[in-house]
Amino acid sequence: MTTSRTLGTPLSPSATKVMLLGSGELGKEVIISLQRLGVEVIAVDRYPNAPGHQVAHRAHVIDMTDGAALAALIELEQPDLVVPEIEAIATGMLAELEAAGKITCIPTARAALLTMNREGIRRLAAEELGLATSPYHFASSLAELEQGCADVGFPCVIKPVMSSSGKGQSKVDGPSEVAAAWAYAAAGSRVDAGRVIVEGFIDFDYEITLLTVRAIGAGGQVETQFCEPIGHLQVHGDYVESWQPQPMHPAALQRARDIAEKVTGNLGGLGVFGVELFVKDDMVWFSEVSPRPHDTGMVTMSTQVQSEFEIHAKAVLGLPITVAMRSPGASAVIYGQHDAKGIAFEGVAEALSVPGTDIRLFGKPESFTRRRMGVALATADDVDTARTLAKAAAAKVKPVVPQA
Ligand SMILES: Nc1ncnc2c1ncn2[C@@H]1O[C@H](COP(=O)(O)OP(=O)(O)OP(=O)(O)O)[C@@H](O)[C@H]1O
Ligand SMILES: NCC(=O)N[C@@H]1O[C@H](COP(=O)([O-])[O-])[C@@H](O)[C@H]1O
Ligand SMILES: [Mg+2]
Repeated sequence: MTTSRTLGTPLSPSATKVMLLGSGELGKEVIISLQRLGVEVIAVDRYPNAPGHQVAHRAHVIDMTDGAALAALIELEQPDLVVPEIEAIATGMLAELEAAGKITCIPTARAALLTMNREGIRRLAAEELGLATSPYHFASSLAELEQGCADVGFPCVIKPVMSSSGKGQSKVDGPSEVAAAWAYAAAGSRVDAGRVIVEGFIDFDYEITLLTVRAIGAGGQVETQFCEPIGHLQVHGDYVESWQPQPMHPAALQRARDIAEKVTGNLGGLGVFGVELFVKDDMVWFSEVSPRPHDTGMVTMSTQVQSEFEIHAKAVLGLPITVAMRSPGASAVIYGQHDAKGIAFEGVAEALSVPGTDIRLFGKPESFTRRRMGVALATADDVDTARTLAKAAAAKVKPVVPQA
């Protein structure tokens, strides 16, 4: 039914049913967009009351890395589309179910499988598609890692093969730091695969996410469209600020689009992809790709006519989309700042008094010091002003622990 344009009535036999695997802040917004089209949404995550659970028709809590549990839930719910929202899922089971004709996975089960593990997507990009990437090695022991670091040279970046948002990632400046990075990667992996990647450090001028959309066009065929590039700033491998559009040398922009088209064309299917690229002058390196909306793309909630979430929802249903911009803008992350359940947010009115801003609070039941709990958005005539406004608004929101 991927390309069907017929939508049903939720909670009735005609319902168009979509299951989100992962229901964090990104899934929550996709769900809201699906809800607006009268789609019946089933939200799944590893813990209760995840952001997307709170806006779906039904919520389930399972270990999504458990293939049998995942298959049983899919059998129970019979979704028309299965939409992975995080990396840590039993993607091998999704591939089996897709091969058996039992599910349609977004964009494809192969895309989810390859991008779940850095080894899959990196070998595809560098070794099969011939794209420029940082030099890299994979290692399954400290000794292999030490050899890999020596090969790619220092500084280098060490990451678990299965992780996201910078978890378990460290920059290493010399051989004496490698053992600590190995231990940190083992502790920070979302799924401990006991394997890491070491990448040579790319001294880029700036980095972008190129949101790339595969959607059915007017002629009934899949067409690839590119949103304006999103610039972003990362701290400890996690995004803290993003803005759109990022000005680019025309040759670099063309290279970026060529890379994005090659990768997303190979992965196939329908929907939004976040293609992460490093840029220096007119050189462009492929870093990785999310076959789903991207955290840095939250800025599109203020900058684009349709956010990346609305685009994803429409594209996967086989509907036409637009990548048009409305205004330059920026986003700034609001971290939890406390390790506590049920925190509260002061300063929301002050934040919203900053001109041109808006905020999203995700409603995560538990806060951690560096857990992303919300985001401030801003629009302005230029990106620099928008960044200043978004940061000012984010800084006014004060997470607090309510007294019992
Ligand atoms: N080889 C590299 N050279 C320079 N900087 C790097 C390199 N690898 C990663 N980084 C920096 O760390 C950030 C996070 O890396 P990466 O995207 O691989 O991690 P991640 O855990 O998958 O994060 P996310 O899930 O947010 O995409 C990059 O956006 C970049 O700023
Ligand atoms: N870079 C990937 C990314 O931003 N993923 C987003 O973060 C959520 C997990 O947040 P949590 O770790 O706070 O539960 C995921 O569910 C997704 O929405
Ligand atoms: Mg990344």
